[in-house]
Amino acid sequence: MTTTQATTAAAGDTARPAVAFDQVTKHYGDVRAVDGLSLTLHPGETVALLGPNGAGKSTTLDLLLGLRPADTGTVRVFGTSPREAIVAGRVGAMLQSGGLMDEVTVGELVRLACALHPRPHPVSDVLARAGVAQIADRKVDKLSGGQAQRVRFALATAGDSDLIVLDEPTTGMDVTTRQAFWATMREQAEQGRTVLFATHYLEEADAVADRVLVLHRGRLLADGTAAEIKAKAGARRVSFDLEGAVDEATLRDLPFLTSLTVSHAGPAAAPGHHTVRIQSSDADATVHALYGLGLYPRNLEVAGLGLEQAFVAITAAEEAKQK
Ligand SMILES: Nc1ncnc2c1ncn2[C@@H]1O[C@H](COP(=O)(O)OP(=O)(O)OP(=O)(O)O)[C@@H](O)[C@H]1O
Repeated sequence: MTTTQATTAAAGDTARPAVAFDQVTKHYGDVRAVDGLSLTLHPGETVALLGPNGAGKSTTLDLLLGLRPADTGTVRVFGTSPREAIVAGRVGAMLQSGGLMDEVTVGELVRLACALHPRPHPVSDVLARAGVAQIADRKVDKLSGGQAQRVRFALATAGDSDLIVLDEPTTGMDVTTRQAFWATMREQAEQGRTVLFATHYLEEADAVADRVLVLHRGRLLADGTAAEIKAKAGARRVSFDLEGAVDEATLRDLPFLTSLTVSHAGPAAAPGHHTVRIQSSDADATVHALYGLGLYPRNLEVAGLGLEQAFVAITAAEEAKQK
């Protein structure tokens, strides 16, 4: 049984979805935290779950881990219930808070996690991979926030799980730890594991995920590669310099403009030098109109939105629609 599972994990188990949500709804009293959510994650994918505060990310992960029952709809993990998948050791999870026992050392906790996993990794490997070998003798309640996150990561990777679920995993980690963390996660993905992580760090999603899900009020607002999400936002960034008097009201009337900032360059710059940054839903038309005003933009640059700006644009558009 163990051998079969290990072989299946290595082969990626491509026939069956790693995760399948079908019309899942979850309420807390009057609050609809997850609203008819359907999604499928495929084995081997690294997926980022994005969404504003309260969008339902943690609830979605709780449902996926069987920590809360769905009100309606079904959640399947490798074709079984979340509980069965967890009991079989197919899922490793790193949740936002809690989960660490006080009064035990890091080493004891990791040893316990390894002992409980049906397909454990050697304890020393788990400690080393998570960068906590040097603090193995330290009591868990004496850890800094970043160290506690590393220990949670060690617990999530204590065994050979096929799906790793991470809720805001790098919160509290310093830059070096964060980079090491994602390098390790990439290795996990390269070995065929499915990785699902919720984050507010959009640059991480852009750099790490091969698929991005944007949740909003418990619904899936966007689902695609980071490039597709950026394209979906439609808008582009236009920046240029202007010399002389600048009438902001005239610029604000440019067609397809969605945002405008005009900054006056530092004291070293020539008087009357302005840098203009625009977001436009039709950059070609906006730039055409700019020339039509008789203005002469210098250093003109037109670029796509970053994932963060795309995320803000998509969620703001949805908020406006719902008002
Ligand atoms: N235990 C609970 N009891 C009542 N309401 C809850 C509970 N947990 C979450 N909620 C509500 O459900 C909604 C979704 O919350 P959830 O924590 O899933 O969002 P999130 O996207 O993870 O948010 P954040 O980015 O702030 O962590 C929110 O409106 C939240 O207030």
